[in-house]
Amino acid sequence: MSLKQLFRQPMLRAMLGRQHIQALRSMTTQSDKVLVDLDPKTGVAVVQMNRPPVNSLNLEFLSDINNTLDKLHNDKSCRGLILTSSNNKVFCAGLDIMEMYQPQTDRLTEFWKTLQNVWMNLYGSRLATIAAINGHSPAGGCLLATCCDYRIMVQNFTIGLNETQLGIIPPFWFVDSMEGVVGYRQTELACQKGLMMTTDQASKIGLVDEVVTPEVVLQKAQNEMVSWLKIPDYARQLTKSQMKMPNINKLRARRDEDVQHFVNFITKDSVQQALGFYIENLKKKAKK
Ligand SMILES: CCCCC/C=C\C/C=C\C=C\CC(=O)SCCNC(=O)CCNC(=O)[C@H](O)C(C)(C)COP(=O)(O)OP(=O)(O)OC[C@H]1O[C@@H](n2cnc3c(N)ncnc32)[C@H](O)[C@@H]1OP(=O)(O)O
Repeated sequence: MSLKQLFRQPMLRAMLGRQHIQALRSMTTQSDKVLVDLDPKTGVAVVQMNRPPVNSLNLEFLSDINNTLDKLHNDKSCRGLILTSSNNKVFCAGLDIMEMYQPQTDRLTEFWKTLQNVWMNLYGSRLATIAAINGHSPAGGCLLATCCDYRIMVQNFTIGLNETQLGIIPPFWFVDSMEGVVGYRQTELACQKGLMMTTDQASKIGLVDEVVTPEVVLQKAQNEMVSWLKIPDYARQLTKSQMKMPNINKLRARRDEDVQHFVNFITKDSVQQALGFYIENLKKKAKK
């Protein structure tokens, strides 16, 4: 859907109002892939991922997400962030597989470093963060969701760290993010088996906090945010940072090693072959 079409959507207009559409327009001049609407009254920013067709995370999109997070973090009026998608079937399809297939090493390195930055920025955000998961959320999509403080997901979609199904290994910080939400045993099951869970299954293990219908997902996220923002920022932020800093410091200490592992792993012939098959199947499935 084009931006013009998006702005014309009656539901979006009703939800945001004229003033917000204006704000959204001015910020989209910087990136039409990440749409931001910061409500000056509440301090809540709704951030919509908008990279058709499926919000897969390539280098440029990740940079845009990172820049958006930086801007919101530097804006003192901003206290909360709701992360969602402009596609009402796919929250985020995870990493753009094309970044990892037959890659140039320099770009692959930059890609991974940028993903690390997005993770640290969102996972450690000073803002109260809520993922309004309005579509499928595999792998890197699930990672973004687990970076947030709270998850509300629309029924009948799927979510999970499915890397092993692609013949790749979820990096330790993906696993740490998941473990922080659902605990060791459920993470072990989910990650080793590369489980893609339905919304209901994810809710049973605590991977999502609320299951809702598509029409109410954003309103539910706004309502939930109100309760988070009743807590004094400094108390909430310090509590959050106390819990999240050990994982962030773990990645900081091993950043270069992690990039090296990723590049070495992805460029292996066997992994390239597995990715090639996976892409072929995706394309076949998309054509059906
Ligand atoms: C020891 C050291 C170890 C170090 C670490 C090593 C390795 C770690 C490495 C990597 C970690 C990776 C994490 C990831 O995120 S990998 C990506 C995983 N994502 C997926 O598997 C999702 C695949 N997609 C889907 O399942 C469906 O597309 C989806 C359910 C999301 C949506 O379905 P829908 O029916 O709406 O859309 P489609 O018709 O399937 O797709 C449309 C279009 O988009 C293309 N596409 C889909 N997903 C991706 C993607 N992730 N990247 C790039 N392109 C994607 C799809 O091929 C179609 O394209 P086209 O045929 O229309 O051109």
